[in-house]
Amino acid sequence: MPKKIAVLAGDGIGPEIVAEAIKVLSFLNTDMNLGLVFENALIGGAAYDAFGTPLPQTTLNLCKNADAVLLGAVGGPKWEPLAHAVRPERGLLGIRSELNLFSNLRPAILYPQLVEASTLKPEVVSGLDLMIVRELTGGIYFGQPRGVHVAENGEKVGINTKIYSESEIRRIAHSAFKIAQKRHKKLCSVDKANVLEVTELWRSVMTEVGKDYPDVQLSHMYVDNAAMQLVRAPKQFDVIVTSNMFGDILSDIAAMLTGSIGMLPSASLDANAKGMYEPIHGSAPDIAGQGIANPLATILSVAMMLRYTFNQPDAAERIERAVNSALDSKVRTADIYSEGMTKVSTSGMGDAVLNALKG
Ligand SMILES: NC(=O)C1=CN([C@@H]2O[C@H](COP(=O)(O)OP(=O)(O)OC[C@H]3O[C@@H](n4cnc5c(N)ncnc54)[C@H](O)[C@@H]3O)[C@@H](O)[C@H]2O)C=CC1
Ligand SMILES: CC(C)CC(=O)C(=O)O
Ligand SMILES: [Mg+2]
Repeated sequence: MPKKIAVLAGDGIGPEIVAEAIKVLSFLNTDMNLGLVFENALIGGAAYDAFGTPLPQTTLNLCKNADAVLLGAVGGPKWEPLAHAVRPERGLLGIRSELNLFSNLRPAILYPQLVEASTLKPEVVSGLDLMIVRELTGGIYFGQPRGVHVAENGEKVGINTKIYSESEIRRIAHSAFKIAQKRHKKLCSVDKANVLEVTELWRSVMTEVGKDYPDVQLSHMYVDNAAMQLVRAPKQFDVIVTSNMFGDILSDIAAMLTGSIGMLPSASLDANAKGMYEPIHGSAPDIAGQGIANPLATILSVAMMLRYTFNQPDAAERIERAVNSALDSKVRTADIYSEGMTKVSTSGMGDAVLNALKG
């Protein structure tokens, strides 16, 4: 029985980086007889332009019937004037929610070859390997009420609502504790419980769930301190679990520890490890169409897909080793370039990974 992958390239650099990931995955598919089939669909601004909606029903149906989804990125200045309800980003939030992908894993690993590419000192970042577990289908990106309305005094008022139920917190807590158990058994829950009641609840549920995992050392940290600590001494963390928006922001910070946001993959999983896989970055309109984007985050997202959804750890490791070999061969896209390296295009980096796989 073939396994179907829905491929949603999206906007901006999305099609450029997804093409490289598919190039790598197609080779492995044949080489290892993985039985994968691919089907493309539109999402985001590209879908809005074609159908007037960022998440067409056909795309949603394809994703619901697929075994996994590979996504590039959505959004761009062209669609910024649109009403929020039809903005490309709403298509992405919609698919995450419709597929119940509540557990977003964002590993931040510094490849030793890229120590020079990080803006932080080598002694601060060398050996970095942390996992951010971000709650993905609740919190302020989804809470009601939301919007901008005119108050009685005629002034405009903007509102978004951060809301979490106990069950939403409990299920992401279990995901995070289970991941911590397989790593160094250290979990830091990040909140703003000193100010926000919703995260006071978050903290108390995390503590309660922690009793089921006595082998995991649970700590709590306020998000402002966590942002600072990630830059000051990131290796103190093993696994971080946090809410939707805090995880969004903290993972961009963590990305820079690894040299570039173009290095961080992600897996967004439902309760059965069915998932969507995407780089953590956006559509990078400032470099779109130039063939210079780093495809490694997307290629590494495919490795996560093989590991988490298709239970093919050998295939996943082959990709990860090939990325390592490509970096050993000193090829670099512009974002991770440093002196003495060979600058390559998006497809040049994809080719380097492919050649390493073949070799
Ligand atoms: N998952 C998604 O689809 C996301 C979509 N967005 C959307 O993307 C658009 C641009 O957002 P920004 O805030 O500029 O964030 P961004 O992540 O697209 O770009 C931030 C900076 O990182 C660089 N960058 C990102 N990915 C790169 C890669 N693979 N290789 C080299 N450099 C890379 C960009 O050139 C830019 O300078 C917006 O419309 C935003 O809403 C933003 C984040 C995530
Ligand atoms: C639409 C945004 C929430 C996407 C984003 O920034 C992310 O998931 O990292
Ligand atoms: Mg983000």
